[in-house]
Amino acid sequence: MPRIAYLTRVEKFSAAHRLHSPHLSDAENLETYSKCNNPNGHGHNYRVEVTLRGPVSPTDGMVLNINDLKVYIKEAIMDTMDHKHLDKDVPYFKDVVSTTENVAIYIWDSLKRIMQNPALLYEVKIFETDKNIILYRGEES
Ligand SMILES: Nc1nc2c(c(=O)[nH]1)N=C([C@H](O)[C@H](O)COP(=O)(O)OP(=O)(O)OP(=O)(O)O)CN2
Ligand SMILES: [Zn+2]
Repeated sequence: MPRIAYLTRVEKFSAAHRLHSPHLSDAENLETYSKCNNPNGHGHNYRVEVTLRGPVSPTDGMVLNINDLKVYIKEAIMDTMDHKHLDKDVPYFKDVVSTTENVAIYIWDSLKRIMQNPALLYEVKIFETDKNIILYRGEES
């Protein structure tokens, strides 16, 4: 019986954003997001941890070759978000507020689309700052 292992790859990207919901008035946006609603925006150095869960192949000894995971992360995260303004440069965030929760969901959905075996994806964890951390495992209520 193959053993189950968890494989995590860490990547960092820098991006600007502004918290502003199309579902709220300007006054409600300011009330809700305060300084993070500033029209000039602000930036973060995001740290992302992508974790896969799966059987360790008895043949090659891997859950997935990390070289393949690097390619997925480059395509899903780095090429689309690094050194970008999330709200202006990433079409997904035109109508979706760029909270870290939604950034995690965006990364999750992008990886699921790209990966050859999407069932391996277990968790996306984002450190927006050292103190603000979001974890998404694809769950729906
Ligand atoms: N649930 C969420 N709440 C908030 C988010 C978010 O993504 N999800 N984001 C923000 C702001 O964008 C911003 O990230 C907050 O930054 P800041 O308050 O400066 O960060 P810290 O908490 O690390 O800094 P302190 O100096 O300790 O306040 C707001 N809310
Ligand atoms: Zn922010």
